[in-house]
Amino acid sequence: MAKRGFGSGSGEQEKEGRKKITKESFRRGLRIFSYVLPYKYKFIVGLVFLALSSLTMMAFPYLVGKLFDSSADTASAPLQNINMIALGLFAVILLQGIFSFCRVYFFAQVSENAVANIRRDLYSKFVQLPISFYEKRRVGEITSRITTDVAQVQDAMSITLAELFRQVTTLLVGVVVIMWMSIKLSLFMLATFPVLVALALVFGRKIKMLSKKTQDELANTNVIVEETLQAINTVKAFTNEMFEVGRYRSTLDKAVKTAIKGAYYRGAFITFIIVGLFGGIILVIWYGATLVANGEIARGELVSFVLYTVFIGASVGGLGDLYGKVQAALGATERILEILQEPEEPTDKSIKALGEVPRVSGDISYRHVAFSYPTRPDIQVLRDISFNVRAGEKAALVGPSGAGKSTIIQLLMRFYDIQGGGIKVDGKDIRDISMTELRANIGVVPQEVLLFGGTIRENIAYGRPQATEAEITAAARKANAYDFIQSFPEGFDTLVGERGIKLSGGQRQRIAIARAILKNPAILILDEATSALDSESEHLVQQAMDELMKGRTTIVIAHRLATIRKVDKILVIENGEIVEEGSHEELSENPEGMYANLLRLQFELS
Ligand SMILES: Nc1ncnc2c1ncn2[C@@H]1O[C@H](COP(=O)(O)OP(=O)(O)OP(=O)(O)O)[C@@H](O)[C@H]1O
Repeated sequence: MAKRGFGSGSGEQEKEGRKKITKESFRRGLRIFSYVLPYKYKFIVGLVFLALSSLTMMAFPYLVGKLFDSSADTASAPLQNINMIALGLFAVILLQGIFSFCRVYFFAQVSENAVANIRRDLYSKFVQLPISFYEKRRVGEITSRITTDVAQVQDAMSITLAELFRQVTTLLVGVVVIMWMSIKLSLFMLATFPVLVALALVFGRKIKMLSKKTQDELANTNVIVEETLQAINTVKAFTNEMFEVGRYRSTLDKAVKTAIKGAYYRGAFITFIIVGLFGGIILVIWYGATLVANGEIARGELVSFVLYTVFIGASVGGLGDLYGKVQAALGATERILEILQEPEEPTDKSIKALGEVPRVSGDISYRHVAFSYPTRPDIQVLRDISFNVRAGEKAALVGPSGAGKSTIIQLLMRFYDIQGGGIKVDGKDIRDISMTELRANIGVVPQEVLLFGGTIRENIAYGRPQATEAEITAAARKANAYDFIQSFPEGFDTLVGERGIKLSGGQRQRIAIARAILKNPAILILDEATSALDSESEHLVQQAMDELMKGRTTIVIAHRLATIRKVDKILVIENGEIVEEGSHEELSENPEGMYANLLRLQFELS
């Protein structure tokens, strides 16, 4: 059902994307031009060419008028004049061509570089924003900042700006020139023609809106087709075939009505253009002709005048369109700047090799930790969590789904800040340790391993990008991954496919283990996969995990209790609290306890 809004919503979205042009929004929009500053000389050269190309174009009507006049002028060596003027016209066009090329070339250099810098800054911002930022927004919305919004800014910097400049120059220079030719005719023209063009513009908008509405309504009819065909069993089971046909017909009827209304306006628009605009030109020519007849202006001047009128009309029309584009660009700019101003996580910006980060010994202690997620502040996810894991010890978190196990781990990595209590590593509050140092000391093997789209080698080396080939191979061996990697024809160069889909679940996990081995962290987090692997793969993964855990403080989020019998300490979590704590033996001896209960449940299930 959610899909139904799809078609009709897009119009709204488009409106939202636009920003009313106020002094304030314009001033803020200009801030994006700080990205142009490093290329300001090229930008200025581009502007000069833009001015030159706009101005040379304005000579065109004038010369055409002169050409026309010289054809009638039989007295003074007419042919020579005609030829000269025609040559002049060619020169104007040639210059216009050259200037336009230079303008496009220089503006492209500026806009491409500036836009790449905006994209780079946005991306760098994205990866440094805290996780909580991503929880408030959808990924699609965020990526559209770096694609659609930036593209709009690029358009504004190159095309829109140039167009705006050209239209305004045409309008101003055009009006001055025609005024100079004949004030009378100019006033007559300005009182009629631009008004007609402006009317055409308003008319055009209305038609655009109607055609958008028709599209949206057609999209609505498609939603019905899609929905019912996907759930055809349900339609048939309820014998609702005719009901759906009726529903489809009524939405189709609506779409047809809107389309016909649109066609009606389109027809009227064409008539208006033919009668109104051309009528306007006829009026100007008529009035101009009477002035020629009275000897107030020359014939050639009338020709120039009519051409200038067409130029001015086109620029008035163009400006209307540009207004919309500037609005859209201001909206996009504002959204980009908003992201660029978001506060980042306080990580260390200098790229350091892992070896340079001080190593912790791995004592972990939670004291009365209380927490709720920033997106749901009213729900207390952790209430009063206190426990210790000494350096080198292994602890397991168990408990029902949603109890808060993953949350406890996320807090250790400072993905979120806690609201009460404190977490210490080596006796030091984690808020006082640099975030980069803290995270560099923690290795994670997640539940669902998502690999990047490159080769197996690149994916393992992600644990420590500076690792040598020999270190990568050794890590793969320790993670029980070497044999299966070698069994592929391309070995370590095998591409894993998008998100690692070309590998099995167990293989992906072993790659993740190799990655963690390479990182060689003091603290290890193992988030056990919920779905069991086949026993062969399970055995290989478990062996690799055991190897990885050696000598590291480890916290396992356990879903299958069989794998954690050997850990030093089991913490049973329920509703954000630790309800039991002890070794497997201790906890299983208490038949009333939650752990024993979970054990029985799993035993019955398996
Ligand atoms: N990012 C989040 N924003 C808001 N609430 C969340 C977020 N992540 C988890 N929660 C909520 O916090 C509670 C604890 O979730 P958590 O993922 O820590 O549970 P868990 O014990 O790890 O569960 P599972 O075993 O199913 O992975 C749940 O009620 C969950 O809905």
